[in-house]
This record gives sequence, C-alpha cells and structure tokens, in this order.
Amino acid sequence: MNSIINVHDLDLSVQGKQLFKNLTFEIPTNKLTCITGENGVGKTTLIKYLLSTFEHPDNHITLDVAPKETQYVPQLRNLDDEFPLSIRDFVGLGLKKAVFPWHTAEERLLLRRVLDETSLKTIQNRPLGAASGGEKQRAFLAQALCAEPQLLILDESTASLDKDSKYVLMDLIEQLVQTSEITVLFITHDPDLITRYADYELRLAHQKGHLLRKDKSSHVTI
Ligand SMILES: Nc1ncnc2c1ncn2[C@@H]1O[C@H](COP(=O)(O)OP(=O)(O)OP(=O)(O)O)[C@@H](O)[C@H]1O
Repeated sequence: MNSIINVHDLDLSVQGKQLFKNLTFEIPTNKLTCITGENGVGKTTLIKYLLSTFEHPDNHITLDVAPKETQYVPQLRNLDDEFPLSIRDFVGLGLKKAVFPWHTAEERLLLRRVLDETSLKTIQNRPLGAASGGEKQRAFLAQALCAEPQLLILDESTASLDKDSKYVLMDLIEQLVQTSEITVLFITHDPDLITRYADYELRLAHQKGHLLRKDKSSHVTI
C-alpha cells in the first residue's frame, strides 16, 4: 500500500492533556479516508499537528506531499453577512497566481470548471456573505480545489448541509479521488457518509488509531 502520511509512535499532548500515545497509522494514497472518533478525542488537533510538521519536521511523521499540494478546509467559519467578495472572487483566491497579479486564461478556465463542478456557477456573482451555510461550504471547498491539491483535508465539511447537499458534495469528492488521483482525509461524525464513501476509516479512540478498510459495495441504497 502506498501511503501519503505515515505516523509512527507519536505522542501528542495539548496544554498538558495527553491526546495520543504511541500513535501509529498510515493513510493510503489516492483513497478517501474518514477520520472518526468521539468529540474531543483529538481529530482536529492531530490534523493541525500533521500540517505543522511541514515547517517543523517530526521524525515520527512522514508526509509524502508538498505543502503547496495540500489544502485544508476547516470547519465552517462564521462569515459576516457583509463579507464583501462575490462567491467567484472568493473561490478565485485559491488559484496559485504564479507570476501575474491577474488571472491567466488557464486559471480562468480552471476557476470556471471548479465553479461548475461545485454547483456554484449560477450564483457566482452573489456576495458570499449572503450565501447559505451549504453554499458557503461549497465555496470553501471550491477555493481549495482551485489550488489543485494532491492532499485535501476536510474537517466536518458536510456538517451544516442537508442530506441531498451532502451527497452532492461527497459525490464530487469521490469523483475527484477517482479521476484526479487526489487523496482525501475527511473528518466526520456521519455514519451514513462513512458507509457510502469511505475507502478507509481511521478510528481514533483511547489515544490510539486503527485503520479499517471499508467495503463501499456493501452499501445498499433504499
Ligand atoms: N489550544 C488548545 N488549548 C487547550 N485545549 C485544547 C486546545 N486545542 C484542543 N484542545 C483540547 O484538546 C482536545 C481535542 O480537541 P480536538 O478539537 O482536536 O477534538 P476533536 O476530536 O476534533 O473534537 P470534535 O469532534 O468535537 O471536533 C479537546 O479536549 C480540546 O478541548
């Protein structure tokens, strides 16, 4: 199994509270892995720590991906109703803008494609502040996708969505894993989404982690 993240014997504490002890696991490349565990077990802290090792390496952790190929979509952030950018401009902030301060033709094409894929095309000119929770969540995801990540980390990105919107977003993410060969880490508490979409589940409990292979084909649609 190729792994994009390899954690070996990691101890992790926050403010004197031990969250993990001798934590060891791998995250398979080009798969969708759900990270699960009870509230407060340390899911978000673990992800933030893994990302911090781009700057401050830890020899218990190996990341087979570059920082600029990694995107983290945090839990829904509060945005002011008056947030001034349109959905399109906000999503466009994710473009790499390597050389020019303006968007190249290639970048405009990518932006258009991402807005289309995330079903934001028809509302792209609306102010983001006026968008619904689900639309905002799709805009955060779209912004991350504009950076064409190899590793996409989603922290409860579907939590504020209704059932149909969850499936739309997860179908898109599943398709990206299959066609764009990206690896997705998805922190979630939603058993239905785990059954439907997870290739693997990293279950965190009692300061340890267990990686389970999931069988999506056993999922039955009613
Ligand atoms: N900066 C901090 N200072 C003090 N305690 C913290 C800090 N960050 C996290 N914690 C504590 O560490 C524990 C793990 O928090 P974390 O947010 O990682 O859990 P989680 O598994 O993501 O939870 P949830 O499912 O509720 O989002 C919690 O008890 C939390 O209160």
